[in-house]
Amino acid sequence: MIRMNGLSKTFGVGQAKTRALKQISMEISAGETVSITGPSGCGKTTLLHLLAGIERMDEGEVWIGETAIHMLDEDELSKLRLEKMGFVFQSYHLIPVLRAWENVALPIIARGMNRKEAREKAVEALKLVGLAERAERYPSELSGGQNQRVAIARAIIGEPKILWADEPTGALDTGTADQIIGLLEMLNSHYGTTLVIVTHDSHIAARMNRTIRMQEGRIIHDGSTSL
Ligand SMILES: Nc1ncnc2c1ncn2[C@@H]1O[C@H](COP(=O)(O)OP(=O)(O)OP(=O)(O)O)[C@@H](O)[C@H]1O
Repeated sequence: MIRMNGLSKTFGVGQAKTRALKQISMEISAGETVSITGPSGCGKTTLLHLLAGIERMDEGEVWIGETAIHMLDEDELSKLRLEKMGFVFQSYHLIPVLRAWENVALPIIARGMNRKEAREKAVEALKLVGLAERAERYPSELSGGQNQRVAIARAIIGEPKILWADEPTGALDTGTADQIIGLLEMLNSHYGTTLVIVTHDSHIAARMNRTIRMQEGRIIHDGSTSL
C-alpha cells in the first residue's frame, strides 16, 4: 500500500515560484496498476519523484507499507529503492561505461549477488526484452528503443514491489511500446508488482486498472479505467 497525505511541493521563490503539487492525498493498493495522466507541467513527474523519495516534499507524508518515506534519510531511501523499487525513465539513466548486461545487473550486484550469477540473470532479463544477443554492447552502441529496453530489464531484474515509470514508451514505436507494456503487465501478474506509470499515451493508460488525471498540481479525476 502506498499512502500519501497532503503532499505539496513548490519550486523556486518570488515571481519564479511554481506550486507543482497542491495537497495531494490518495492511496494505491499493493498490486494495482495505475496511470497518471494530465497536461504538460501539471505535476506528474514531481509526484512520482516525491513518492519514490527521489525528491523531498515541502509538506505532507508518504507511507509505503509501514515505512514513512518522509522520515528517512538519504541512505535509508537508497536502500529502500534498491530493495523494493524499480525505475524506468524516458531518458534511460544507463551508465555509459557499463555494458548492457552490467547495467541490467547493477541492482542485484548491489544487493550482493556475485558477478557470474548476476550476469546469467541479466542475460535472462535481456532475453525477456529481446536483447540477449546485445548483452555485451555499451549504451552508445544501441538505439534509443533498445536502451529503453535495457532500462526495463534493469527495472524488472530484482522483481520489485513497486515499479515507477515516467513516460516509459515515449521514444518507442507502437509495436515496441506494446511489448514493453506487456512486460510490465507480466511483472504485475507474476510478482504482484504495483505499477505506477506517468504517460501521455491514452492506449497505455487504458491498459492500467486505474487512471489518475492531474491538472495544475491537483488530482481532478481518479477512477477505474472503463473497459
Ligand atoms: N527542478 C525544478 N525547478 C523549478 N521548477 C520545476 C522543477 N521541476 C518541475 N518544475 C515545475 O513544476 C511544474 C510541474 O512539473 P512536472 O515535471 O512535475 O510536470 P509534468 O506533469 O511531469 O510535465 P511533463 O508532462 O511536461 O513532463 C512545472 O511547472 C515545472 O516547470
